[in-house]
Amino acid sequence: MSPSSPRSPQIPVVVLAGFLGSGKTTLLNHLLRHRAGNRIGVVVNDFGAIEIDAMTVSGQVGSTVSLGGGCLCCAVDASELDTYLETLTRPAARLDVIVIEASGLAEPQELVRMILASDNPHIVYGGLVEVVDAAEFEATRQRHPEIDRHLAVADLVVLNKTDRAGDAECARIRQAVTDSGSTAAVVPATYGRIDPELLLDAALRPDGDEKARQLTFEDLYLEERAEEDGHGDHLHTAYESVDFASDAPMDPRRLMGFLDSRPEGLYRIKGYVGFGAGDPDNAYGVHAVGRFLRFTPRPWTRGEPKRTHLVLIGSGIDAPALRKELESCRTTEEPGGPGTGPGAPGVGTPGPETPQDAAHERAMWGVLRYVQQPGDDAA
Ligand SMILES: Nc1nc2c(ncn2[C@@H]2O[C@H](COP(=O)(O)OP(=O)(O)OP(=O)(O)O)[C@@H](O)[C@H]2O)c(=O)[nH]1
Repeated sequence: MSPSSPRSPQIPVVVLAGFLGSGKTTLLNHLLRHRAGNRIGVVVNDFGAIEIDAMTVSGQVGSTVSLGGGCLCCAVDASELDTYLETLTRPAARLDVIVIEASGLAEPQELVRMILASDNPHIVYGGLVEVVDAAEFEATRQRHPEIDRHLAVADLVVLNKTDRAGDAECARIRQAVTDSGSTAAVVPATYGRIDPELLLDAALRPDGDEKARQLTFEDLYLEERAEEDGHGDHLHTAYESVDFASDAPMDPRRLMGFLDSRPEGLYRIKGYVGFGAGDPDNAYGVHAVGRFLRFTPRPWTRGEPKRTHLVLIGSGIDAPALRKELESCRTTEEPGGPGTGPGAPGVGTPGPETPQDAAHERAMWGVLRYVQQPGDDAA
């Protein structure tokens, strides 16, 4: 909403969807950083018991809520969502828009349906934004042709990660969007850096000429009837997740061995890693999408437990075996143990001072190869 627009009595609720790792959280964080005075409420729907996305979304205090522990589209009833929407729509929150970040495995139509069916008088459905990973699109579409259906119902398609895809690839995706019957605007982006107005405009699109692009409850009802096996073809039915948490630091070499040999079906890994003496000062955000891997270090905050939290999502994966492998990547080192003194290796810290520090630093080399370069993910 532009600051001059009259305040709507109903708060638009935008659904932000997109396949695993397409860049939804990145886009959301961009939006929150460039909200130009708008107050944005966020509902994060994560897949897996550890609420990694809730940790990575830098929301405004008191206006971010998280629906952890599963896929919202399969919630038996929508009451949990309704409770959150009730909290976010109370007058004191003074929100201009609410964004629901769907889990990467959610069926966006289901979320839209829930919003349309909500009897909260303070909200209005604000549109569906579908984020697409330009680099992984073809591979994703082969595995999940239902992506076309998501594109078909989107109001805005964000063609993200254009830095990793060529012009020809991007043109093919645009064609796929058109072929899906979608008339949605397609906006290319890197790191989700779209003009926030685009999303807020989508939220505020009046129910007039554009009506044809908006899903109506009836459309959804008819579509549901048409789907013979209801929830059966949801993206995540074939997916499993593994939650891993450890207070003991991870051994950098062993963890890299694990990541380098991760099985094909393990499509997504996200979370934070503590490397103990390897880098006592920083938590390493980890993101793997397909074969792509990246670490993003950030300093531990004061009093924050130096825990490793990971969520692994894949299909055809052997969850107990993966957990066991991760367990064997832990060090026996005490948290806050050796190497925590000055001179311990880390990002942007001085070089090693003792042979032990040097050994820790060498152990981190494999990790540092995947550390994001400054500017890669700038706002
Ligand atoms: N190269 C490149 N990487 C990007 C871009 N946008 C996001 N990423 C990276 O892609 C990874 C996944 O991004 P997220 O924003 O966490 O994706 P997501 O859709 O929220 O992921 P899920 O929660 O698993 O569904 C992160 O490492 C991001 O830094 C981009 O435009 N280019």
